Amino acid sequence: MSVLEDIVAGVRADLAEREAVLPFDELKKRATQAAPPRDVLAALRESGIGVIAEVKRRSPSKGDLAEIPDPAALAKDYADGGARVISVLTEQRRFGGSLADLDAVRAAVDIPVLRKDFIVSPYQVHEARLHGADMVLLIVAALEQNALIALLDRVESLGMTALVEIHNAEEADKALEAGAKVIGVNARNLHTLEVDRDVFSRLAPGLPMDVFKIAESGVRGPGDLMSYAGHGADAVLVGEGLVASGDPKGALVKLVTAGSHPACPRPSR
Ligand SMILES: O=C(O)c1ccccc1NCC(=O)[C@H](O)[C@H](O)COP(=O)(O)O
Repeated sequence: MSVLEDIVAGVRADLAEREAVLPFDELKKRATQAAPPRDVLAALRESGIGVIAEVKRRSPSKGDLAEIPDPAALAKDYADGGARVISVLTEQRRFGGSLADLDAVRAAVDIPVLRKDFIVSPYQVHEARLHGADMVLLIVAALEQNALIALLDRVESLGMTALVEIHNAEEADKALEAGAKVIGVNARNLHTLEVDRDVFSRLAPGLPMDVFKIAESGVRGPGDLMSYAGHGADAVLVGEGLVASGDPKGALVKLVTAGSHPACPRPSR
């Protein structure tokens, strides 16, 4: 069993427990009462290379990264530091995240919030909406094509934006066939945990100009952001490079400054 398969097995078990407490029909009803989602693409399309800043306590690849006792305070620092979107890992077993983290971040900032989890069920999409998410991650490697299409349609039917994540050319084709408008190219192989920063440069040329391209993982500093931008990234998603830096806001400001610098390559549209 790969790392991703092990994570998804745990997600499904935890999901079943939550659904036993809050049935799907009641969840859907409650989610309709949430404040409407924000326009994520409008936020991401501001000038320069945007930074999506992640709340990430630990991970399968690196173990413990940061305690993050107050995710709201971190989110405020991220927003003040110029993040375009806050990514909140809500998977508990391997990342130490929770829906409570999502609630705290939602209450703390006005910028868009991404629910970063291993979404395999419509239930999780409505959960994201109920807890204030504006964007939801859909990992192609974790989904059969029909499920990807159905979940993408459901995310958009609720007014949210789907971040469809790929790691190879086959998954790029699946994302495009499903109608993805925002594609994240993850440098990290979720089965082996290997990080290859060249994956983005290999896959980006095959993605249409009108697809918003996000480079995910492996951003250690401004140099990596500039490199991703040079290969066509519209934005980057950063976790470890911020939370494990000792100064997440300071590390973010360096990235945001680099992304807005005139010398930073701009995607040609
Ligand atoms: O980060 C991991 O070890 C990991 C393992 C298995 C599945 C997903 C994983 N991470 C989720 C992400 O994709 C990253 O949190 C995100 O792209 C930020 O990456 P980084 O800046 O390298 O922390």
